Amino acid sequence: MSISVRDVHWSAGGLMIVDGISIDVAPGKTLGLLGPNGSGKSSLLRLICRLRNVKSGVIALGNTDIAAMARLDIARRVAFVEQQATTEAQVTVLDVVRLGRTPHRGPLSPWSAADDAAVNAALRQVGMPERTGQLWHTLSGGERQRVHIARALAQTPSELLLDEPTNHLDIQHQLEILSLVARLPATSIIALHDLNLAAMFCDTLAVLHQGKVVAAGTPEDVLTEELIANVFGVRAYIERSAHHGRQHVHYRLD
Ligand SMILES: Nc1ncnc2c1ncn2[C@@H]1O[C@H](COP(=O)(O)OP(=O)(O)OP(=O)(O)O)[C@@H](O)[C@H]1O
Repeated sequence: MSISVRDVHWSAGGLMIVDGISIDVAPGKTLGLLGPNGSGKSSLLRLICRLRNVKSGVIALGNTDIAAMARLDIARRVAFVEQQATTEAQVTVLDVVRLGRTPHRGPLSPWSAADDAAVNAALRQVGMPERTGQLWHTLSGGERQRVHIARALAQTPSELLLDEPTNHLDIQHQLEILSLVARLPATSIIALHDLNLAAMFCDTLAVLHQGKVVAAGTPEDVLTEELIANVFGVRAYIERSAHHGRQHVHYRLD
C-alpha cells in the first residue's frame, strides 16, 4: 500500500475525534473521504501528513511508519491542500507555487531548471500559467484554491491529500481538478462533500461517521440508499449513470 492507516486514534478537548480508523490506498489510486461535518475527515488528513501525531495506531507511507520519518522526508513525498489555507497578502501567484519546491531544495542550493519545470507544469495543470505575476490578495476564491493546488502539484508528491479541493470552484473547474487528480500518478485522498463527484472520480471511498469508518470499498459498494439515510439523514435514490457508468445519487424531497 502507498498509504496505510491502522487502528488510528486521536483525541482533542477530551473527545475521541479519530476513533480507531483503518484505511488503505494502493499506489496511484484515489480514495474519496466522505462524511458529515465534524466526522473527522480533516483531522485524519492532518494525521496522515503528521501535522498532528496519532494517540495510538500506525500510519505508514509505503512500508515506513511516519512516526519514524524525518519531517523533511514526509514533506518531500506528501503534499496537503488544506481547507481555507491562508497565504500572506503581498505575494504573487508564482511565489506561492514556488513554495511547493521548498522540501526539495537545500538552504544553499540555487533554483534549478527542474524547479522551474515543476512550477510551470503545475501552473499549466490548474489553468493559471498566465497569472504568475498577479498578487495573491487580488485573486478570487476559486483562483486561490487552484493556486494552492498548483503549489501542491509543484511539490511533485507521491501522496497528495486534498481537503475539499472543489470549494469555491465553478463546475468546470471542479470537474477539471478532480479529473486531473484522478489521472495523476500520485496516490490521493480527497475529502469531499459531493457524493456524485466522489463516485465519478474516486477508485474507492471511505465514509466517516463520528470518527469511525462506517463503510469502505468501491463507490458501487459504498453508496447505498441505506448508508446515505443512516449517515447523512437524507433520503436518496441511486442509479448507475447511463452516461459515465458510475453511481449517481438523486436526493428525494418526499
Ligand atoms: N483541536 C481540536 N480541539 C477540539 N475539537 C476539535 C479539534 N480539532 C477538531 N475538533 C473537532 O473534531 C471534530 C472533527 O473535525 P474535523 O475538522 O476533522 O471534521 P470534518 O469531517 O473535516 O468536518 P467538515 O466536513 O465540517 O470539514 C469536530 O467536531 C471538531 O470540532
